[in-house]
Amino acid sequence: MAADRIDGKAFAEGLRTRVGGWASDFEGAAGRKAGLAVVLVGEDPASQVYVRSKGKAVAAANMNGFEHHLPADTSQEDLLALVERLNADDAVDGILVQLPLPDHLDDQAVIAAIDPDKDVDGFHVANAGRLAVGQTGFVPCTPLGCMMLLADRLGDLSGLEAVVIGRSNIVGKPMAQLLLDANATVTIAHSRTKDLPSVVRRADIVVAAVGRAEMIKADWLKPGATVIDVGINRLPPADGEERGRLVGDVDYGPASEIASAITPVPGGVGPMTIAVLLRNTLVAAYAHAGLDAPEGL
Ligand SMILES: Nc1nc(=O)c2c([nH]1)NC[C@@H]1CN(c3ccc(C(=O)N[C@@H](CCC(=O)O)C(=O)O)cc3)C=[N+]21
Repeated sequence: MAADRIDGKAFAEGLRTRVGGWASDFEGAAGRKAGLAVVLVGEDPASQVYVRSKGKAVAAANMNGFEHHLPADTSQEDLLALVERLNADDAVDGILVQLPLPDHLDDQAVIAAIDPDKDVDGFHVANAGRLAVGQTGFVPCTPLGCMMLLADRLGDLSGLEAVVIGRSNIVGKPMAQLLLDANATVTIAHSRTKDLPSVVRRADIVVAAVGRAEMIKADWLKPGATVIDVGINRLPPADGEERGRLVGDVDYGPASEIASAITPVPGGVGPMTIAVLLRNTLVAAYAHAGLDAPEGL
């Protein structure tokens, strides 16, 4: 039987609408809009498209977006100076520096300069540490979005076997911690894992975050598994195509014959990332203004 398609796009739209309502309440209570600063260095076209779509989402959710577009040859010093200015700016609740940065810039040093209480990406070591020890902090948007989809689909995850494929600081590691906090039994697999198919085959929940197009095959899945596909890979253009198709890390068609539920690409995890970014920004705004965040945000 074909798997249910987990509609991340629809879930994200619902979340964005709820956040937009709370953002209006925030404006009434705080006398200003919540604000997200987005910093983009360089001209990478994909990043530009992505930053523009964030800007639109922010405005649609009744928040302010402050875009800072710096030239590709910006110095580390100038970028750090901008981050310091945004840290000190009371109109700015959240700061996102679009990654990856050009090669001459140090991603880690720039992230370290962001005020952890404005780090709505959840990339600062203070927030990674808070997540690791179970304190309240900002959780990276993509894994938090994946957890929302899993909770919506499965409810209680206690005792379920989860396999996360990929160990990045941005997705794999925080994803594993969130699953552990939800009482799943968690395995983190990666490129050096021995016999990856047999590890994946024990999973009730598979989270694929390796960045390799269609690498995870249908016959690796336990029948009935729930599959969350974080990968966004563009295939080379086929004959007559202008651009290649977007595909995930999971071989979707065949996998959807074995899984009980699976996220598509596009329209799965990607839209959740942006919706959670708005949510994290509003959480930051309430804290910054010294106001209690609404229940459910
Ligand atoms: N500091 C920082 N934080 C980020 O969160 C961050 C970043 N840097 N750098 C780039 C990546 C990429 N990323 C995406 C988010 C949503 C979609 C998304 O909505 N994708 C659509 C498809 C869009 C399309 O058609 O191209 C979907 O999956 O349905 C994609 C990519 C966030 N990133």
